[in-house]
Amino acid sequence: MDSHRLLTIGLFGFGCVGQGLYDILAREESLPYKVARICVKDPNKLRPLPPENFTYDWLEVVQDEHLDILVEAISDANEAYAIVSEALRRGKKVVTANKKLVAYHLPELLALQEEFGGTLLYESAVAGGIPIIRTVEEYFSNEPVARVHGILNGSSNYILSQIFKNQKAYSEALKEAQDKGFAELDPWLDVAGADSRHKLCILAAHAFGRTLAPEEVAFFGIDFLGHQDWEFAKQHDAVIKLVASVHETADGELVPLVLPSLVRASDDLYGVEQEFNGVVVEGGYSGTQLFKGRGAGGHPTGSAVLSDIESISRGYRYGYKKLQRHKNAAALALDYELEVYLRCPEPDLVVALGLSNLQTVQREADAFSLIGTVTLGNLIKSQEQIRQAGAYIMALSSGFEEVKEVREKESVAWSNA
Ligand SMILES: NC(=O)C1=CN([C@@H]2O[C@H](COP(=O)(O)OP(=O)(O)OC[C@H]3O[C@@H](n4cnc5c(N)ncnc54)[C@H](OP(=O)(O)O)[C@@H]3O)[C@@H](O)[C@H]2O)C=CC1
Ligand SMILES: N[C@@H](CC=O)C(=O)O
Repeated sequence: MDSHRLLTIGLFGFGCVGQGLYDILAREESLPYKVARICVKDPNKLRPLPPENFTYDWLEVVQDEHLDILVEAISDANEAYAIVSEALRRGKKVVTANKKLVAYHLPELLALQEEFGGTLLYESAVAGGIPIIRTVEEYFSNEPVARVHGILNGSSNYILSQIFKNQKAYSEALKEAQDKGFAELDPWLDVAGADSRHKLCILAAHAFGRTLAPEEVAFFGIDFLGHQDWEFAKQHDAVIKLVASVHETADGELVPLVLPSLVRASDDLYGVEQEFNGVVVEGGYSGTQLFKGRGAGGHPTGSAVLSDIESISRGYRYGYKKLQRHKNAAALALDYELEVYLRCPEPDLVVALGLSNLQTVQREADAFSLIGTVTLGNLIKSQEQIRQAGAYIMALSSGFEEVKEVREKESVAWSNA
C-alpha cells in the first residue's frame, strides 16, 4: 500500500466497537485512515451520523474495490463469518473483533488467507485493549509457554466487582455492563463463560500452536452464582473471578478450562477489577508476566482495531509460528484432576461428576455445597447437566491448602447422604 495515501476503510457495524473506532479516527486527524463506508443492519435506527453515511448491503461493501481495509465489528457471528470469509476469498485485508468467528473457524480462515492472499488480524477479539495476541505470537514465538490464564471477559468481571466491592445485585450489575456497551448482544455468552472460551481457543493457537475446537473446552460461568458462594469466598479471604486457563502437562497434553475461581490477594488476578482483563503468561524461561488493561468498551477495543489497521496496512500478518510446528491435533489431559467447590440441588450431579475426596461445606433445604476432586474429562462430560441443573461450580486455585486439609480430616460419608 502507498504509505503517503489516505487509506480507506469499509466498516461493518456501528455499535460500541464501530463507533469507538470511528471516534478515535475523528479525534486523531493526522492519521492516514478514513472510514469511507459504514454497513449496519437496521435502517430505522437513530444514528449519531446522517443517514447518507450508512449502507445495509454487506456484499456491496465487500465488493467495493476502492476500499483498502475492511473492519468487521458486527454482533452476529454467523453474518460476520459470511462477510469475513467472502472478503478473504477476494484477497482483502480484514480486521475483525469477533472472537466467536475466529474461535470456530480459525483453520478455515487460515486456509482462505493462504489460497487467496488476503490477511486477517484480530487483536481486539481477545482481552479488548490488551495487545496480547501479538505478544504471544511475536514475543513468545520461540519460547515455550507453560500456561496462559486470565480474566478474559470484561462484563463478568465488572459484575463480580460490583457484587463484591459495591454490594450490588447481580441483575443490576449485568444491566450496567450492558448499558456501558461491555456485554455481548446475548449476555449469556459473557456470564456463562462462553465468550471467555472463544478467547481461550484463540490464545491457545498462538501461545501453544494448538487449535482447539470450542466444544473441547469445558466452560462454566457466574450465571448461577448465589449469595452462599460469595459468602464462602469471603470466609476464606478470597474473591471470585471468572478465569480462563490453558496449560500443557508434562506429556504434552492440554488442560483448557473456563471456571469461576477463588482468588486471594496474593494472586496476580486479584487486583483486576471492573471491566479490566488480566492475562498471565508463564514463559518457560522468562517466568510469569501479567498483562492488564481494559477488556471491553468502545475506545479500548477501537484502539486495538486501530493498531491492527496500522499493522495490516504495513503488510503485517500473523506468522502462526508455533502452529506451523505442531502438525498433530492437541490431545486433552482428560485425567487431570482439580479441586472444585460445587453447589447443587441434586446428589445425582456428584455421581455424574465422579467427585472424590468430598467435604461438605453447607446443607440447605433445597441445595448443598461441597468441595471435591474432579477430572477434566468428567467436567467436559457433565457440563451440560451442571448448567441444566442450575448448579454453581468454581475452582479452588492454589493457596487454599487449609480448606483442603479440613476436608482430609473430615470424613463425610456421601454414599450415606
Ligand atoms: N463491546 C465490546 O467491548 C467488545 C466487542 N467485541 C466484539 O465486537 C463485535 C461488535 O460488538 P459491539 O460493537 O459491542 O456490538 P453492538 O451490538 O454494539 O453493535 C453491533 C453492530 O453490528 C451491526 N450489525 C449486526 N448485524 C449486522 C449485519 N448482519 N450486517 C451489518 N451490520 C450488522 C449492528 O447494526 P445496527 O446498528 O443496525 O443494529 C450494530 O451497528 C462483536 O463481535 C463483539 O463480540 C470485541 C471486543 C470488545
Ligand atoms: N463482551 C465482551 C466484550 C469484549 O470482548 C466482554 O465483556 O469482555
